[in-house]
Amino acid sequence: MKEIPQEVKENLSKLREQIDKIDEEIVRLLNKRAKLAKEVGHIKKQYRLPIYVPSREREIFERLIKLNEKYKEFPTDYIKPVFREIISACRSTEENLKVAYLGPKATFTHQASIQYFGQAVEHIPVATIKDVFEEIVKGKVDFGVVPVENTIEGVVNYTLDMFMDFDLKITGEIILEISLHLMGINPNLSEIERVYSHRHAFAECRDWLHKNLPNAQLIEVESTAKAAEMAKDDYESVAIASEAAADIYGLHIIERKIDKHLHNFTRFIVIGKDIPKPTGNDKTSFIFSVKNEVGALYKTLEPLYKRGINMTKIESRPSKKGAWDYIFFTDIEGHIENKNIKEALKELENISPYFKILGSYPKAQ
Ligand SMILES: O=C(O)C(=O)C[C@]1(C(=O)O)C=C[C@@H](O)C=C1
Repeated sequence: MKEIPQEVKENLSKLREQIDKIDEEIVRLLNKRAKLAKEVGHIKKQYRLPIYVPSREREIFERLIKLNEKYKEFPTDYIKPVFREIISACRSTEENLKVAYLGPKATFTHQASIQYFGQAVEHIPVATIKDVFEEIVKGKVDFGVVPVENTIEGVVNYTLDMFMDFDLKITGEIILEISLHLMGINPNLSEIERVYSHRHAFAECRDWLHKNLPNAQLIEVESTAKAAEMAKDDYESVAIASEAAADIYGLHIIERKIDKHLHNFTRFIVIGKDIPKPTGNDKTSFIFSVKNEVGALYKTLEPLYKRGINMTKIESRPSKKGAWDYIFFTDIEGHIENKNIKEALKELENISPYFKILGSYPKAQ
């Protein structure tokens, strides 16, 4: 190592002393902030207002990201992650939120839940998508997180179907970039006999596996997290899973990003009981059916077109009420409290034999 001159050493300790002072100041301010949040919490409880207010949180993120642009020393990309945890911790002093997600631990849904609510809520893994809905209905949790579509694999039909049986609302959405890694305790690929993963992950990594592990047995399990768990003590096995799964199960990442698609994103939805307030950048989801006649779909959607409302998704699913009877799952830009959205959906509801609002929520950023 290079010899450090005395004056540089002194300068280094002076800089560290200043950092220490700033850290202490940050802790003092965090405590002041938590105290104020607690007071807000008391008022909200007194007037039965929701503890979690996504529109207020978004407003804070946007204001601070803009403010940070002025200084440019602290990387702007980290303002949101830092403040997400600060707000999450302050929120936890008001109430301990409980969120059920499609488990087990370390699935991409778990990651999505942490990215949305921060660490300071109770993230509870449940076994099925239906369980997520049921836990909310039973009042055991405040919110739920489930996957709804993937840019490569398409829609998670099961999640959409749940909305026909449960009267819950979509209160948020999360878009997560999916990177699949090869992990295990033995980095020597020539000794690997078995690969564990989820069906979708195998489909994504087929080319890489064919080239690099052509003789290994591919074993499908219910989630990538389960795959990591299976490989954790087995010298002849590897798993294809997320970085979070490698961390939790203590696996070494042997090869990064072995999925073939550069843009592999999954959209998750947050489910709850109430529709959050508008943020100015929202989406509304609803389902409807059409009459069995010429131009029915065209006519049903006309109220949106007339008002220049942008439809970002439409997906059909069998209604299960009769053969060839379909329900359309639709997303549009805007919030149900916006006048033109409210009017358009009222008109659409009058035309449709079946209509239901699934929610209005802040668009994923
Ligand atoms: O403003 C509020 O309603 C608060 O409770 C404070 C706070 C925050 O920490 O800034 C915490 C939780 C809410 O979701 C929004 C913001």
